[in-house]
Amino acid sequence: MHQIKTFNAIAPEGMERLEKEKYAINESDQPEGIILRSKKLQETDLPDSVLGIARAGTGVNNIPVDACTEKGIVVFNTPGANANAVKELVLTSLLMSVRPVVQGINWAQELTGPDISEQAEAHKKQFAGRELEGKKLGVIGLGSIGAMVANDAYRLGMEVMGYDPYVSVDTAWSISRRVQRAQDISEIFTTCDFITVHVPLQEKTFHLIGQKEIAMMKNSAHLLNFSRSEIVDNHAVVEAINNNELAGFTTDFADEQLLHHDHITVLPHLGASTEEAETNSAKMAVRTLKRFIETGVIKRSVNFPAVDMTFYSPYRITIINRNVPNMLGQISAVIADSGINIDNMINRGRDDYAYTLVDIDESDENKISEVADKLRETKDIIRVRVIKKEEVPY
Ligand SMILES: NC(=O)c1ccc[n+]([C@@H]2O[C@H](COP(=O)([O-])OP(=O)(O)OC[C@H]3O[C@@H](n4cnc5c(N)ncnc54)[C@H](O)[C@@H]3O)[C@@H](O)[C@H]2O)c1
Ligand SMILES: O=C(O)CC[C@@H](O)C(=O)O
Repeated sequence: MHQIKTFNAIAPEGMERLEKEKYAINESDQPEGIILRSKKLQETDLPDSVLGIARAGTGVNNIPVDACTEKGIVVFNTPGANANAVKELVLTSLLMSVRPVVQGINWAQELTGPDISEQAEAHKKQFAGRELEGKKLGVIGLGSIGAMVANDAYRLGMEVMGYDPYVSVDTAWSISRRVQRAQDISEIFTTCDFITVHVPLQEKTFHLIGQKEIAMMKNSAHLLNFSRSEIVDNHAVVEAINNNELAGFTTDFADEQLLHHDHITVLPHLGASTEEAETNSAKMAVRTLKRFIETGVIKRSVNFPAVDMTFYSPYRITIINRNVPNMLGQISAVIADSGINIDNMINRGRDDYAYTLVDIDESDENKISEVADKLRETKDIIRVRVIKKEEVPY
């Protein structure tokens, strides 16, 4: 029985893919797999039993990824699974930043008397807004979300400029050629009417938008943050808005200093909170973790290379090791010295670590267990796992 621990509510459409005969959910403190959303995982949540962690979502800043890598724990995410949900909320927020719709709705609810319709017509002027068409949107980070926002904002009639020095080839192909590319991030700050940020939280993106960047923006600009709170310096935003140096701010991340301010809209991390996004993310997270547990195949990991090989042999050995010379030679030698024949083998490195799958033509479990122990004793090998091929291939 494979033990899985979940943190946060994971959509049932995903969890039900873990067959009851094979998977026990939240029944052990020694799980092989963890599935979570925004729970901030501590190193103490990671007993030695944990092989893989699947984040049903994109950002992995709530997971101690470096510590996981050191321990040989593979961390997965679900790129793109919730991108459409975030895009729709960003577009909603853009529209709400120019049209005081919520204020109008709330005002209308308070109307009383026999002439409600006349009162509405007489006072609606106070809720007049502006249009997005023809205004310029800057999109920082052209990944799954940023690319969709850029394309759809262009379709709404906006002029769009994007900035992403690391844009992937796949995403670059999906972006309309009408989206202008900024060579320098300052082009976005100095020329755009609306600026939306869609980058991961990392050391180098902490306060990517701070006092200096806000000072470059038009006084009439509106800033949106649906990435992570720490990417924008909220204190600098409040100061700028109070000094009429920035017109407005919409954020998906609650922070006390942002509350009760006429020009600041705070949402309670709703970007990915649609039925569709939660289902897509849960299904993708479960599929990825299940495949890894049952076959050792790695897809969509943020800390280990993608490694795939069809599982034909009776047993598979998976090895996580430091990416140093002659590891493959040592692994092959340990297996050959035990008199085990290798059917198939694949190895991929990523930065300081590498991952190897070795399919063996052997069914003697004692012999396999001995060779796995010898591999574990080998310098620079971090983790060794033996997987028996299931009757029905994955
Ligand atoms: N509000 C929510 O509910 C919600 C939901 C999903 C994702 N997110 C956040 O949004 C982020 C982006 O999500 P995504 O699915 O588009 O991820 P993604 O990985 O597809 O795209 C991120 C993009 O940012 C770019 N990038 C990285 N550093 C950059 C920098 N310094 N300047 C410009 N571009 C940079 C990368 O090249 C990549 O193209 C996530 O990391 C997560 O933190 C929030
Ligand atoms: O699980 C959520 O609701 C948010 C997920 C989102 O922040 C992400 O990074 O994908």
